[in-house]
Amino acid sequence: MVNVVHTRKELAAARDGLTGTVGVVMTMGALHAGHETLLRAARERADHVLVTVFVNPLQFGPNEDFDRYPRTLDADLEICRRAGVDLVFAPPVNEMYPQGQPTVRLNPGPLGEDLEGLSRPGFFHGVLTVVMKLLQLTRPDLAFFGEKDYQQLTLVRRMVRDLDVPTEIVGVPTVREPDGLALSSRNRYLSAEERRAALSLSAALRAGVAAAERGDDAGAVLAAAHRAFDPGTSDARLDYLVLTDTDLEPGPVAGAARLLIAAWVGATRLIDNTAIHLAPRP
Ligand SMILES: Nc1ncnc2c1ncn2[C@@H]1O[C@H](COP(=O)(O)OP(=O)(O)OP(=O)(O)O)[C@@H](O)[C@H]1O
Ligand SMILES: CC(C)(CO)[C@@H](O)C(=O)[O-]
Ligand code: BAL
Repeated sequence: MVNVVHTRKELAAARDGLTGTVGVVMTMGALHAGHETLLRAARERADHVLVTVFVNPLQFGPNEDFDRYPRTLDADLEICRRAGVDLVFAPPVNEMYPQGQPTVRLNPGPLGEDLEGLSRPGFFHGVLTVVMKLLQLTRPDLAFFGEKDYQQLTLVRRMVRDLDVPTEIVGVPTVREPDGLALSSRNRYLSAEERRAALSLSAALRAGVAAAERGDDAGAVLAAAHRAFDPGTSDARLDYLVLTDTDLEPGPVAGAARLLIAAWVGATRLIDNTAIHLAPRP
């Protein structure tokens, strides 16, 4: 069985016993093959792999799915054991926030208010605060984050850079189902019909990539993605579909870019994104 600890005291003792480099994979549990890819990447790069499993109340809005978010610790531990994880930290809420919800939170800056932050006010304050706390508690050499949550990855990179955190942030490409759907713990909420509608997100991204490969400009790439998302049959409702530069900065987009989408499928909100390479203008 993998070594699992629930308190910061137990974590400190177990962490002190790890010699060599440590790679951390932070999760909210309900592990799937996307998480397993992060575990493998950590296994390859670090001497020890430490996984955190914590559904962080700070990043959920009052009408979001904190209460019904899937909690499957036994199955998660089995996945960790198979992946050769050395240590799992799965704290209860009062261990992470013994004083209750913290009044001091990290400010993600303007990007934190855009895209995901527009639909989920306070989301990135909650994410960056818990990521920083987990970095302090686990003291990793490397930390692995999925590109599926591209804005989160971008903001974590900025935080580590801006606040001089001595951890290398490693981005891991998105793992998809054979039909294109990005793996996500929230896919478990989808009915069979919603699962079909959810394919609209990756279909939009694929159409954008295909348009860019044909040499279309940014406007035409975005238009192609919109058409593919909404062929008149989908039950998915678009939140945003944007083409930005790879740092998610506003302004004209050229060369390497990122196409990002968020949509509601029934009561479930899903996100996805892809790299886009815009041909140089003639
Ligand atoms: N399909 C995927 N491919 C690569 N990384 C992923 C994938 N899904 C999640 N991750 C990464 O795993 C880490 C933990 O994510 P989390 O536990 O929130 O899972 P999730 O599937 O993204 O859940 P949710 O449905 O809440 O978005 C994050 O760094 C996230 O980007
Ligand atoms: C990084 C994270 C574990 C912080 O709660 C969460 O946002 C996630 O699972 O992507
Ligand atoms: N996967 C990012 C965490 C969240 O949606 O709450």
